[in-house]
Amino acid sequence: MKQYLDFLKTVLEEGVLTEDRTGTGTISTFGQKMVFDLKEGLPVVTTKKIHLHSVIHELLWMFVLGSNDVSYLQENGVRIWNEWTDEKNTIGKGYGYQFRGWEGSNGERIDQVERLIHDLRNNPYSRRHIITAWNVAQLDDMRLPPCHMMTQWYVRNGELSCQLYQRSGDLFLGVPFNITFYAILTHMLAHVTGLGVGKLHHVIGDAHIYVNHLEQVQLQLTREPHPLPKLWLNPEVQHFDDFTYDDIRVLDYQHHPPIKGKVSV
Ligand SMILES: Nc1nc(=O)c2c([nH]1)NC[C@@H]1CN(c3ccc(C(=O)N[C@@H](CCC(=O)O)C(=O)O)cc3)CN21
Ligand SMILES: O=c1ccn([C@H]2C[C@H](O)[C@@H](COP(=O)(O)O)O2)c(=O)[nH]1
Repeated sequence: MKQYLDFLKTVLEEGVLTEDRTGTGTISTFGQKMVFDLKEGLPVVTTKKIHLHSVIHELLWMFVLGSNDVSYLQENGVRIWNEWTDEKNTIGKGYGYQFRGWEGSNGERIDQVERLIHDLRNNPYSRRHIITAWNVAQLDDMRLPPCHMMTQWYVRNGELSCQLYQRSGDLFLGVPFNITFYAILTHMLAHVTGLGVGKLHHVIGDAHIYVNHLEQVQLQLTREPHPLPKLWLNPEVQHFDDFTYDDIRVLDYQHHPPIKGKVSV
């Protein structure tokens, strides 16, 4: 994951120290991009241990179940959304709610994923393959406005590529999750549409390292990255909505020891 380590180095070298909403303080750059060729392996950070169990459950929760109810994550031992729940234990009308049930003007619910799969199959070269969680009219109904807020999908030579726009990226905690999440999602969509995988393009608007993560980031930069793991998807799964945790496995994940860091709320 040289791309990720180079990204960290650029933020350390060029980043500007700024106050931020959480009160912690960050150094940040704007508009940097990483590109991962998904044929070279599954992009997972190897210079610390990534909790893949959490990544896969978060992905199933947002994109397959289309849920905003944090109980699903908690029942599966995933704690990463605990600080952003409302009185109903949901994240409000964020992410899954928009991806799978955007409210239409006549009260109907629009399933963006179903539409995307239909369009990838029937009109693969369309320039309108977009999924977005940035529902301007409902931002106030979300506990946190979506960070990974838009993707565009592109088919060429029988391969599916994804470009992700992330408006805000916590480089030490959130971004490693986001990279692997969208890489696996690209594989899942390619799987059910009979395509191979191309590249993941990851653009980050405000890309920041919280000042209380600087030591952790420096430690990672002293570590030599390991080869990338591979992804196995159950070949029997034919429909996107049938994917379950057991159908998604990351094989041969070699990593350095975990590194802890506090999340800024
Ligand atoms: N400041 C901040 N950074 C984020 O990355 C972030 C937010 N806020 N708010 C909403 C979600 C929640 N996300 C999170 C929250 C916590 C971890 C975290 O603590 N990760 C640890 C433990 C992982 C685990 O136990 O599963 C890690 O070592 O990666 C990661 C992503 C990503 N998002
Ligand atoms: O998937 C995610 C979700 C959140 N983040 C980070 C980015 C920021 O550090 C915070 C959100 O704060 P804002 O003030 O709303 O930008 O969460 C992430 O990296 N990945």
